[in-house]
Amino acid sequence: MSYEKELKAAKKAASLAAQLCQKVQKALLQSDVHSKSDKSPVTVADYGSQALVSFVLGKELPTASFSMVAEEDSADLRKDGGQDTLERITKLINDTLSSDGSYDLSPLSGEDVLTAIDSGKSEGGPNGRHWVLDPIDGTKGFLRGDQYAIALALLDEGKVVLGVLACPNLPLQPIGNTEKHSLQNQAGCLFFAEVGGGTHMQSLDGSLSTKVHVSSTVNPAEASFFESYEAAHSLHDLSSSIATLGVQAPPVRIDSQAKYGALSRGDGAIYLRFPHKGYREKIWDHAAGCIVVTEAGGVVTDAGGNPLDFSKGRFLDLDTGIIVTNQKLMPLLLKAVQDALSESSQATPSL
Ligand SMILES: Nc1ncnc2c1ncn2[C@@H]1O[C@H](COP(=O)(O)O)[C@@H](O)[C@H]1OP(=O)(O)O
Ligand SMILES: [Mg+2]
Ligand SMILES: [Mg+2]
Ligand SMILES: [Mg+2]
Repeated sequence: MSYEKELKAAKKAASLAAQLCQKVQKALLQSDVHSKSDKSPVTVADYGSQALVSFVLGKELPTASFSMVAEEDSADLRKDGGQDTLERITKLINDTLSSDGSYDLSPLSGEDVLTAIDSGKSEGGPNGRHWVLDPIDGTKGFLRGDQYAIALALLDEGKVVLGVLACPNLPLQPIGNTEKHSLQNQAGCLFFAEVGGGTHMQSLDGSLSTKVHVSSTVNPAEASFFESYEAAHSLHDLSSSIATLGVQAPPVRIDSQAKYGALSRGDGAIYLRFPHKGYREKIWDHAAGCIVVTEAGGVVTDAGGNPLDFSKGRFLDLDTGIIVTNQKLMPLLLKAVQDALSESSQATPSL
């Protein structure tokens, strides 16, 4: 089955959301940032991106059975004091839609925006089609002025069949340890993949796309690896223990699913993610990244070596941690990870 229409709509939605987010990142105001009940940050751009993606998918693919599993909801915006923030979000969306000019419509109201945000409340699951959206993945990176991604995927009968990753601050050239890239004047990257069709990358300003492949290195000594910028998101000590494999380069620490994008084009060969105990991974944090890497020839598993299962609802039900690499390095890496995990659980039984 081809998902051509859906892929075209997803690319348009993610690109417009990236325009909205870049506008906010360039002029971020303290009043744009709020704290959610789990203490994580959320900004007008997270909400604006989610509403815009939902709106564009609805316009491009009119269907009676639209379902989306997305990170944000409108509860805080509906509370007392949320009105100013909602007005700011509504203006951002209307400005983005009117400068794009694709749709002939009257401006959206605050109520339209709340409804669009809440169309992401689906529970997903193994049956039917569900869009999966992280409107800003890596909000902490976004706030620092660093990497973030708009991550949109489609599930069909529990499997990820397409994914789009808009990474507005990721240069088209490879990133590594040595150079510190200026984020100014970069168009950013759009990665997209359809099941069986490979992974492509183009500039977010719409250049021709090129097919990308993961690194083919079989030598761990040559393999550089990615991990979270935030130590609170992934155990840095544990990933450093893969040094037993012979990996020599220091880790490249960047925020968000931009790591999956960079890996899909071979910037590095390994991505390791070991959240602290008790953290439950959400499907929107991995669905788009996972197909972008696997269609580029890579492998994504949990620490038990099992593929990620996106059919279980809003959460991923997995065995401690996520490992991403190429097919040849995976057996070695999996063994090194399992050895490191069992050593650290002997040293600190609470891990
Ligand atoms: N305590 C946490 N542990 C692990 N991941 C987290 C935690 N809090 C938020 N996240 C999510 O981890 C992802 C970013 O991780 P990283 O940049 O380290 O790869 C984001 O999806 C972020 O959510 P969000 O989408 O709200 O930014
Ligand atoms: Mg968040
Ligand atoms: Mg996220
Ligand atoms: Mg997010």
